[in-house]
Amino acid sequence: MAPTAALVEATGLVKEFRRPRKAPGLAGALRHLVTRRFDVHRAVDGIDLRVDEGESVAYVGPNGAGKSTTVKLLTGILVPTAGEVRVAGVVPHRDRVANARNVGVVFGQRTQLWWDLPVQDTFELLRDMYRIPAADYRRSMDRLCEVLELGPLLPVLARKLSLGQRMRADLAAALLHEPRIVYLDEPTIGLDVSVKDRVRAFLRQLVADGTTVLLTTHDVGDIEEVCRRIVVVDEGRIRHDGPVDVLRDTLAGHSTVRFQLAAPAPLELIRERLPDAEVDTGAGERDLVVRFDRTLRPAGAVAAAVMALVEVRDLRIDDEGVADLIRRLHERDSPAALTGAG
Ligand SMILES: Nc1ncnc2c1ncn2[C@@H]1O[C@H](COP(=O)(O)OP(=O)(O)OP(=O)(O)O)[C@@H](O)[C@H]1O
Repeated sequence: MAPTAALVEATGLVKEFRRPRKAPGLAGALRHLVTRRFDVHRAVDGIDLRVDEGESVAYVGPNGAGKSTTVKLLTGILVPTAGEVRVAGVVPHRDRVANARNVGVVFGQRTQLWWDLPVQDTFELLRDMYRIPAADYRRSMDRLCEVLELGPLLPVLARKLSLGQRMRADLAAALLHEPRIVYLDEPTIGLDVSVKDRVRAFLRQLVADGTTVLLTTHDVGDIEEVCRRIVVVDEGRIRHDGPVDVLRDTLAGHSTVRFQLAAPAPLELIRERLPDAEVDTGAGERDLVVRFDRTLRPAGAVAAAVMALVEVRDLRIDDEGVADLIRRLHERDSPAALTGAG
């Protein structure tokens, strides 16, 4: 097999921010004006990351873990404090223009569309900015319009678009210049289920067509459906790096049903009925928590099994999110396995 080319290569990447240290109140603010003191915060703390051409990588972690900072280092918006980074052979912060040709960026909570212009005008501005030749622009537009069904959106002012329409237009804006790698930050946040499905299907196709994807998300469904590899970052360090498939079997795809019962939970009977589920009491003996693999049985079957044994007053179904996934990885991985990628 031909060796795959590294598209992203980061070694020992560090980014520190200086944060002003101020005592509270006016006196503190005044003192800070005279004697400025700062704390140094390491947002990225020695990251080694290699992403090969064509990979689809979920880059996940709790809030403040350093995900956006890493992406900003990869786009060249930030200069690393230490370490090295290359994207498609380019050092991003040294040559942001060359780097921009290779990368596309989509932020679910922000837009790169010109707010007061029709969508079409944003695309033409981007065409000129990236100097996309006319024939390439037409080909790219035709493809994106077809798969993202953009035709009816082209004459619409960006600010008039719904969230789902805006996301489709933003995806097109990031991909018009056919970048080799695209960074997506929460691309499905706030979208309703059917639009989410469309966006995920589009991203899967993008990966199938050879574009490399680095996806930041808090939605396990995005990871399961789009990515083949998951990198978990916490406190600026990589805590886990491996195939999504392995997690799918062992960790993800679980739901929890929380019941409020009319009587104490008959735990043994419920465990007999649901042998592959984790069954336990919650805060009190009339609270029951059943965690199960939703690929094995739907939540309705779990609820029915419990209702057949005990009177149920109330129930709530929670699908697990990335936060649960990370917590379980922490629990599962030994301290030795937490020292680096692998
Ligand atoms: N410009 C900045 N100046 C000072 N501190 C910063 C700056 N940017 C980020 N930080 C800090 O660095 C840490 C990592 O932030 P970052 O935005 O990379 O996290 P994140 O993993 O993307 O989080 P989220 O999921 O909330 O977006 C946080 O503690 C944040 O407060």
